[in-house]
Amino acid sequence: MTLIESVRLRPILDSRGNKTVEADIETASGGFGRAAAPSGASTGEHEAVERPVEEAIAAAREHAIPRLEGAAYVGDQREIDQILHAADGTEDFSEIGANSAVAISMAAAKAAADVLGAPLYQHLGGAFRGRSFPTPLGNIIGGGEHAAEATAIQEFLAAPIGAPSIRDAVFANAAVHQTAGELLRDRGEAPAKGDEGAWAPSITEDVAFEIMAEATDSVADSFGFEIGFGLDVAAAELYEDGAYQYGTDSKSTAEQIEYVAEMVREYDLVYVEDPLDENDFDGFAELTDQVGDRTLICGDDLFVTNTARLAEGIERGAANSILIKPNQIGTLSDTVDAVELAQRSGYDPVISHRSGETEDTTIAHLAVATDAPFIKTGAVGGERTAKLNELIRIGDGTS
Ligand SMILES: O=C(O)[C@@H](CO)OP(=O)(O)O
Ligand SMILES: [Mg+2]
Repeated sequence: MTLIESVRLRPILDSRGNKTVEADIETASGGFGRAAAPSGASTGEHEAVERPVEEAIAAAREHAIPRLEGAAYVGDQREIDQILHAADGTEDFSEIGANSAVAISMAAAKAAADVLGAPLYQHLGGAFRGRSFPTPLGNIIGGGEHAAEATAIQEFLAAPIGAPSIRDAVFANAAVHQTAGELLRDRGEAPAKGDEGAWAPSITEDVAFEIMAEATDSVADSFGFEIGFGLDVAAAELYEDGAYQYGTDSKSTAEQIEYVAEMVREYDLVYVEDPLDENDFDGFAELTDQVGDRTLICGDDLFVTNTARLAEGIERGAANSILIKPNQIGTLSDTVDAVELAQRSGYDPVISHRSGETEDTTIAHLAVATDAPFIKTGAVGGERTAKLNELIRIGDGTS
Protein backbone atom coordinates (compact mmCIF):
# COMPACT_ATOMS: atom_id res chain seq x y z
CA MET A 1 0.00 0.00 0.00
CA THR A 2 2.64 2.49 0.97
CA LEU A 3 5.29 1.52 -1.60
CA ILE A 4 6.98 4.65 -2.96
CA GLU A 5 6.31 5.14 -6.63
CA SER A 6 8.05 8.45 -7.16
CA VAL A 7 10.15 11.04 -5.34
CA ARG A 8 10.42 14.48 -6.98
CA LEU A 9 12.69 17.24 -5.72
CA ARG A 10 12.61 20.88 -6.78
CA PRO A 11 14.09 24.20 -5.61
CA ILE A 12 11.47 26.54 -4.14
CA LEU A 13 11.67 29.90 -2.34
CA ASP A 14 12.03 30.31 1.40
CA SER A 15 10.97 33.31 3.48
CA ARG A 16 14.34 35.06 3.06
CA GLY A 17 14.10 34.75 -0.72
CA ASN A 18 16.70 31.97 -0.81
CA LYS A 19 16.25 28.65 -2.56
CA THR A 20 15.40 25.57 -0.55
CA VAL A 21 14.52 21.92 -1.31
CA GLU A 22 10.93 20.72 -1.66
CA ALA A 23 10.12 16.99 -1.95
CA ASP A 24 6.98 15.35 -3.36
CA ILE A 25 6.42 11.65 -2.70
CA GLU A 26 3.73 9.53 -4.34
CA THR A 27 2.90 6.02 -3.26
CA ALA A 28 1.71 3.16 -5.46
CA SER A 29 -1.76 3.49 -3.92
CA GLY A 30 -2.02 7.20 -4.73
CA GLY A 31 -0.86 8.60 -1.37
CA PHE A 32 0.88 11.96 -1.57
CA GLY A 33 3.23 13.87 0.73
CA ARG A 34 4.98 17.21 0.20
CA ALA A 35 7.53 18.85 2.52
CA ALA A 36 10.21 21.54 2.34
CA ALA A 37 13.48 22.05 4.20
CA PRO A 38 13.89 25.17 6.35
CA SER A 39 17.24 26.95 6.68
CA GLY A 40 19.10 28.60 9.57
CA ALA A 41 21.16 31.81 9.72
CA SER A 42 22.67 31.33 13.19
CA THR A 43 23.56 27.71 12.52
CA GLY A 44 25.42 25.59 15.04
CA GLU A 45 28.87 24.37 13.97
CA HIS A 46 27.88 20.76 14.77
CA GLU A 47 24.71 20.69 12.64
CA ALA A 48 24.17 18.31 9.73
CA VAL A 49 25.32 19.96 6.50
CA GLU A 50 22.99 22.00 4.31
CA ARG A 51 24.36 21.81 0.75
CA PRO A 52 23.71 24.40 -1.98
CA VAL A 53 20.22 23.52 -3.23
CA GLU A 54 21.05 22.39 -6.78
CA GLU A 55 23.93 20.23 -5.49
CA ALA A 56 21.77 18.69 -2.75
CA ILE A 57 19.05 17.86 -5.27
CA ALA A 58 21.49 16.37 -7.81
CA ALA A 59 23.20 14.26 -5.13
CA ALA A 60 19.90 12.99 -3.72
CA ARG A 61 18.70 12.13 -7.24
CA GLU A 62 21.85 10.15 -7.84
CA HIS A 63 22.23 8.38 -4.50
CA ALA A 64 18.93 8.33 -2.59
CA ILE A 65 16.00 8.33 -5.01
CA PRO A 66 16.99 5.08 -6.82
CA ARG A 67 16.99 3.33 -3.41
CA LEU A 68 13.52 4.66 -2.58
CA GLU A 69 11.42 4.44 -5.76
CA GLY A 70 9.72 1.04 -6.10
CA ALA A 71 11.76 -0.20 -3.13
CA ALA A 72 10.77 1.48 0.15
CA TYR A 73 7.52 1.88 2.08
CA VAL A 74 6.56 5.26 3.54
CA GLY A 75 4.73 3.53 6.41
CA ASP A 76 8.11 2.44 7.78
CA GLN A 77 9.69 5.79 8.69
CA ARG A 78 12.79 4.25 10.28
CA GLU A 79 13.49 2.23 7.15
CA ILE A 80 13.13 5.34 4.96
CA ASP A 81 15.50 7.28 7.21
CA GLN A 82 18.02 4.43 7.28
CA ILE A 83 17.98 4.39 3.49
CA LEU A 84 18.72 8.12 3.49
CA HIS A 85 21.69 7.57 5.81
CA ALA A 86 22.98 4.65 3.72
CA ALA A 87 22.56 6.61 0.48
CA ASP A 88 24.46 9.52 1.99
CA GLY A 89 27.24 7.47 3.56
CA THR A 90 28.61 10.28 5.79
CA GLU A 91 28.09 11.21 9.44
CA ASP A 92 26.56 14.60 8.72
CA PHE A 93 24.63 14.32 5.44
CA SER A 94 27.37 16.18 3.61
CA GLU A 95 26.81 14.06 0.47
CA ILE A 96 23.06 14.40 -0.25
CA GLY A 97 22.63 17.43 2.04
CA ALA A 98 20.52 17.59 5.20
CA ASN A 99 18.20 19.83 3.17
CA SER A 100 17.39 17.02 0.70
CA ALA A 101 17.31 14.42 3.48
CA VAL A 102 14.90 16.27 5.75
CA ALA A 103 12.55 17.21 2.90
CA ILE A 104 12.35 13.55 1.78
CA SER A 105 12.01 12.25 5.35
CA MET A 106 9.14 14.62 6.18
CA ALA A 107 7.42 14.11 2.79
CA ALA A 108 7.48 10.34 3.41
CA ALA A 109 5.73 10.81 6.77
CA LYS A 110 3.10 12.98 5.15
CA ALA A 111 2.54 10.45 2.35
CA ALA A 112 2.13 7.70 4.98
CA ALA A 113 -0.42 9.81 6.87
CA ASP A 114 -2.26 10.46 3.59
CA VAL A 115 -2.48 6.73 2.83
CA LEU A 116 -3.87 6.15 6.33
CA GLY A 117 -6.29 9.05 5.98
CA ALA A 118 -5.00 10.31 9.35
CA PRO A 119 -3.63 13.71 10.34
CA LEU A 120 0.17 13.78 10.41
CA TYR A 121 0.34 14.23 14.21
CA GLN A 122 -1.69 11.06 14.67
CA HIS A 123 0.48 9.02 12.28
CA LEU A 124 3.59 10.23 14.11
CA GLY A 125 2.21 10.08 17.65
CA GLY A 126 -0.45 7.39 17.63
CA ALA A 127 -4.13 7.28 18.49
CA PHE A 128 -3.77 8.74 21.97
CA ARG A 129 -2.04 11.96 20.93
CA GLY A 130 -3.61 15.25 19.92
CA ARG A 131 -5.03 16.30 23.27
CA SER A 132 -2.14 18.32 24.67
CA PHE A 133 -0.74 21.37 22.99
CA PRO A 134 2.61 23.12 23.15
CA THR A 135 2.92 26.65 24.47
CA PRO A 136 4.07 28.75 21.51
CA LEU A 137 7.14 30.92 22.10
CA GLY A 138 6.61 34.05 19.97
CA ASN A 139 9.54 36.07 18.71
CA ILE A 140 8.71 39.71 19.53
CA ILE A 141 11.96 41.70 19.43
CA GLY A 142 15.29 40.52 18.09
CA GLY A 143 18.52 41.02 16.27
CA GLY A 144 21.71 38.98 16.26
CA GLU A 145 22.13 37.19 12.94
CA HIS A 146 18.46 37.84 12.08
CA ALA A 147 18.67 41.64 11.73
CA ALA A 148 21.41 44.22 11.33
CA GLU A 149 21.83 47.12 13.81
CA ALA A 150 19.44 45.61 16.37
CA THR A 151 19.89 43.90 19.77
CA ALA A 152 22.84 41.56 20.27
CA ILE A 153 20.49 39.02 21.90
CA GLN A 154 18.87 37.24 18.97
CA GLU A 155 15.32 36.75 20.27
CA PHE A 156 13.04 38.10 23.01
CA LEU A 157 10.21 35.55 23.13
CA ALA A 158 6.71 35.88 24.59
CA ALA A 159 5.56 32.77 26.48
CA PRO A 160 1.81 32.66 27.22
CA ILE A 161 2.14 29.95 29.86
CA GLY A 162 -1.28 30.54 31.41
CA ALA A 163 -3.25 30.34 28.15
CA PRO A 164 -6.26 28.02 28.39
CA SER A 165 -6.01 26.91 24.74
CA ILE A 166 -3.60 26.96 21.83
CA ARG A 167 -5.82 29.49 20.08
CA ASP A 168 -5.69 31.91 23.02
CA ALA A 169 -1.93 31.44 23.22
CA VAL A 170 -1.41 32.20 19.52
CA PHE A 171 -3.62 35.31 19.67
CA ALA A 172 -1.88 36.48 22.85
CA ASN A 173 1.55 36.31 21.18
CA ALA A 174 0.27 38.31 18.21
CA ALA A 175 -1.13 40.90 20.65
CA VAL A 176 2.22 41.11 22.46
CA HIS A 177 3.87 41.69 19.07
CA GLN A 178 1.43 44.51 18.26
CA THR A 179 1.77 46.06 21.70
CA ALA A 180 5.56 45.96 21.59
CA GLY A 181 5.39 47.63 18.14
CA GLU A 182 3.28 50.45 19.61
CA LEU A 183 5.65 50.89 22.57
CA LEU A 184 8.59 51.10 20.16
CA ARG A 185 6.83 53.67 18.00
CA ASP A 186 6.02 55.70 21.14
CA ARG A 187 9.78 55.81 21.78
CA GLY A 188 10.43 56.99 18.23
CA GLU A 189 11.86 53.70 16.96
CA ALA A 190 11.34 52.74 13.30
CA PRO A 191 9.21 49.58 13.10
CA ALA A 192 11.50 47.42 10.91
CA LYS A 193 11.33 43.64 11.21
CA GLY A 194 13.97 40.90 11.19
CA ASP A 195 13.99 37.53 9.42
CA GLU A 196 11.35 35.96 11.67
CA GLY A 197 8.99 38.95 11.79
CA ALA A 198 10.21 40.18 15.18
CA TRP A 199 10.71 43.93 15.62
CA ALA A 200 14.36 44.77 15.01
CA PRO A 201 14.95 48.24 16.45
CA SER A 202 18.32 49.70 17.25
CA ILE A 203 17.85 49.61 21.05
CA THR A 204 19.91 48.31 23.97
CA GLU A 205 19.15 44.99 25.66
CA ASP A 206 17.98 46.96 28.73
CA VAL A 207 15.29 48.75 26.72
CA ALA A 208 14.24 45.48 25.04
CA PHE A 209 13.77 43.87 28.49
CA GLU A 210 11.63 46.84 29.63
CA ILE A 211 9.44 46.74 26.53
CA MET A 212 8.95 42.98 26.82
CA ALA A 213 7.93 43.29 30.47
CA GLU A 214 5.49 46.10 29.68
CA ALA A 215 4.00 44.43 26.58
CA THR A 216 3.54 41.00 28.20
CA ASP A 217 2.03 42.53 31.38
CA SER A 218 -0.41 44.64 29.44
CA VAL A 219 -1.58 41.75 27.20
CA ALA A 220 -1.76 39.41 30.22
CA ASP A 221 -4.09 41.92 31.90
CA SER A 222 -6.41 42.17 28.94
CA PHE A 223 -6.41 38.43 28.09
CA GLY A 224 -6.69 37.39 31.73
CA PHE A 225 -3.91 34.80 31.90
CA GLU A 226 -0.21 34.69 32.66
CA ILE A 227 2.28 35.63 29.94
CA GLY A 228 5.97 35.42 30.70
CA PHE A 229 8.89 35.89 28.40
CA GLY A 230 12.24 34.38 27.58
CA LEU A 231 15.30 34.66 25.36
CA ASP A 232 17.31 33.01 22.65
CA VAL A 233 20.68 34.61 23.33
CA ALA A 234 22.30 32.64 20.45
CA ALA A 235 25.50 33.31 22.36
CA ALA A 236 27.79 31.42 19.97
CA GLU A 237 27.29 34.32 17.55
CA LEU A 238 28.45 36.82 20.21
CA TYR A 239 31.45 34.79 21.32
CA GLU A 240 34.73 36.16 19.99
CA ASP A 241 38.22 35.94 21.40
CA GLY A 242 37.01 34.30 24.61
CA ALA A 243 34.34 36.91 25.43
CA TYR A 244 30.75 37.81 24.62
CA GLN A 245 30.47 40.99 22.54
CA TYR A 246 27.46 43.28 23.08
CA GLY A 247 28.23 46.15 20.73
CA THR A 248 31.12 47.92 22.38
CA ASP A 249 30.59 46.10 25.69
CA SER A 250 32.27 42.76 26.29
CA LYS A 251 31.58 40.11 28.97
CA SER A 252 33.80 37.27 30.17
CA THR A 253 32.17 33.85 30.58
CA ALA A 254 31.74 34.45 34.33
CA GLU A 255 30.15 37.85 33.63
CA GLN A 256 27.86 36.34 30.99
CA ILE A 257 26.64 33.70 33.47
CA GLU A 258 26.08 36.38 36.11
CA TYR A 259 24.24 38.65 33.63
CA VAL A 260 21.88 35.92 32.41
CA ALA A 261 21.20 34.67 35.95
CA GLU A 262 20.42 38.25 37.02
CA MET A 263 18.00 38.75 34.11
CA VAL A 264 16.29 35.43 34.93
CA ARG A 265 15.71 36.63 38.50
CA GLU A 266 14.79 40.22 37.67
CA TYR A 267 12.31 39.43 34.88
CA ASP A 268 11.27 35.96 36.02
CA LEU A 269 12.30 34.62 32.60
CA VAL A 270 10.61 31.33 31.81
CA TYR A 271 13.03 30.30 29.07
CA VAL A 272 16.67 30.93 28.14
CA GLU A 273 18.12 29.36 24.99
CA ASP A 274 21.83 29.22 24.16
CA PRO A 275 23.01 31.57 26.93
CA LEU A 276 26.62 30.50 26.35
CA ASP A 277 28.87 29.38 23.51
CA GLU A 278 27.96 26.18 21.66
CA ASN A 279 30.98 24.28 23.05
CA ASP A 280 30.78 25.51 26.64
CA PHE A 281 29.12 22.55 28.41
CA ASP A 282 30.69 23.70 31.70
CA GLY A 283 29.28 27.23 31.45
CA PHE A 284 25.83 25.81 30.67
CA ALA A 285 26.14 23.49 33.69
CA GLU A 286 27.11 26.39 35.97
CA LEU A 287 24.14 28.51 34.86
CA THR A 288 21.77 25.51 35.14
CA ASP A 289 23.05 24.96 38.64
CA GLN A 290 22.28 28.58 39.54
CA VAL A 291 18.85 29.09 37.95
CA GLY A 292 17.77 25.75 36.42
CA ASP A 293 15.22 25.27 39.20
CA ARG A 294 13.29 28.38 38.12
CA THR A 295 13.68 28.53 34.34
CA LEU A 296 14.36 26.40 31.28
CA ILE A 297 17.95 26.44 30.10
CA CYS A 298 17.69 25.20 26.52
CA GLY A 299 20.51 23.99 24.27
CA ASP A 300 20.12 24.72 20.56
CA ASP A 301 23.57 25.19 18.98
CA LEU A 302 24.90 23.23 21.99
CA PHE A 303 22.94 20.04 21.18
CA VAL A 304 21.95 20.47 17.49
CA THR A 305 19.17 17.83 17.91
CA ASN A 306 21.96 15.24 18.18
CA THR A 307 21.52 12.39 20.70
CA ALA A 308 25.29 12.04 21.26
CA ARG A 309 25.67 15.72 22.19
CA LEU A 310 22.47 15.60 24.25
CA ALA A 311 23.76 12.52 26.13
CA GLU A 312 26.94 14.42 26.96
CA GLY A 313 24.88 17.37 28.17
CA ILE A 314 22.70 15.14 30.36
CA GLU A 315 25.82 13.54 31.83
CA ARG A 316 27.29 16.95 32.62
CA GLY A 317 24.06 18.63 33.81
CA ALA A 318 24.48 21.19 31.05
CA ALA A 319 20.81 22.23 30.65
CA ASN A 320 17.25 21.09 31.33
CA SER A 321 15.79 21.55 27.85
CA ILE A 322 16.72 20.94 24.21
CA LEU A 323 15.71 22.77 21.04
CA ILE A 324 14.53 20.32 18.37
CA LYS A 325 15.03 21.19 14.70
CA PRO A 326 14.61 18.33 12.19
CA ASN A 327 16.99 19.89 9.66
CA GLN A 328 19.82 20.08 12.21
CA ILE A 329 20.01 16.28 12.19
CA GLY A 330 18.46 15.42 8.80
CA THR A 331 15.67 12.87 9.44
CA LEU A 332 12.47 12.55 11.45
CA SER A 333 13.68 9.32 13.11
CA ASP A 334 16.82 11.03 14.45
CA THR A 335 14.65 13.97 15.53
CA VAL A 336 12.22 11.77 17.46
CA ASP A 337 15.17 9.90 19.04
CA ALA A 338 16.42 13.24 20.43
CA VAL A 339 12.93 14.13 21.73
CA GLU A 340 12.58 10.75 23.44
CA LEU A 341 16.04 10.81 25.01
CA ALA A 342 15.23 14.29 26.35
CA GLN A 343 11.89 13.20 27.78
CA ARG A 344 13.38 10.09 29.42
CA SER A 345 16.01 12.33 31.03
CA GLY A 346 13.69 15.04 32.34
CA TYR A 347 14.71 17.55 29.66
CA ASP A 348 11.88 19.54 28.04
CA PRO A 349 11.95 19.34 24.23
CA VAL A 350 11.10 22.58 22.41
CA ILE A 351 10.17 21.99 18.75
CA SER A 352 11.48 24.81 16.56
CA HIS A 353 11.31 26.52 13.19
CA ARG A 354 14.38 28.04 11.47
CA SER A 355 14.83 31.69 10.57
CA GLY A 356 14.44 30.73 6.88
CA GLU A 357 11.06 28.98 6.56
CA THR A 358 8.36 27.92 4.11
CA GLU A 359 4.63 27.20 4.43
CA ASP A 360 5.49 23.66 5.59
CA THR A 361 3.64 22.75 8.81
CA THR A 362 5.39 19.52 9.81
CA ILE A 363 6.77 20.95 13.07
CA ALA A 364 3.26 21.83 14.31
CA HIS A 365 2.29 18.16 13.95
CA LEU A 366 5.58 16.99 15.43
CA ALA A 367 5.00 19.10 18.56
CA VAL A 368 1.52 17.66 19.10
CA ALA A 369 2.68 14.11 18.26
CA THR A 370 5.46 14.22 20.85
CA ASP A 371 3.56 16.07 23.60
CA ALA A 372 6.28 18.74 23.53
CA PRO A 373 5.61 21.45 26.14
CA PHE A 374 6.78 24.30 23.85
CA ILE A 375 7.06 25.16 20.16
CA LYS A 376 9.10 28.08 18.87
CA THR A 377 7.68 29.22 15.57
CA GLY A 378 7.42 33.01 15.56
CA ALA A 379 4.42 35.23 16.21
CA VAL A 380 3.51 36.83 12.87
CA GLY A 381 4.34 36.50 9.15
CA GLY A 382 2.91 33.96 6.68
CA GLU A 383 5.55 31.24 7.05
CA ARG A 384 5.19 31.53 10.87
CA THR A 385 1.38 31.71 10.93
CA ALA A 386 1.30 28.62 8.68
CA LYS A 387 2.41 26.59 11.72
CA LEU A 388 0.41 28.58 14.29
CA ASN A 389 -2.80 28.35 12.29
CA GLU A 390 -2.21 24.61 11.79
CA LEU A 391 -1.97 24.24 15.58
CA ILE A 392 -5.32 26.07 15.90
CA ARG A 393 -6.83 23.69 13.33
CA ILE A 394 -5.44 20.64 15.14
CA GLY A 395 -6.91 22.06 18.34
CA ASP A 396 -10.27 22.31 16.55
CA GLY A 397 -10.00 18.74 15.31
CA THR A 398 -10.15 19.93 11.71
CA SER A 399 -6.56 19.55 10.49
O1 LIG B 1 18.64 30.14 16.68
C1 LIG B 1 17.49 29.70 16.47
O2 LIG B 1 16.89 29.15 17.38
C2 LIG B 1 16.86 29.75 15.10
C3 LIG B 1 15.38 29.90 15.05
O3 LIG B 1 14.89 31.00 15.77
O4 LIG B 1 17.53 30.65 14.25
P1 LIG B 1 18.30 30.04 12.99
O5 LIG B 1 17.30 29.24 12.21
O6 LIG B 1 18.83 31.23 12.25
O7 LIG B 1 19.39 29.15 13.53
MG1 LIG C 1 18.57 29.29 18.81
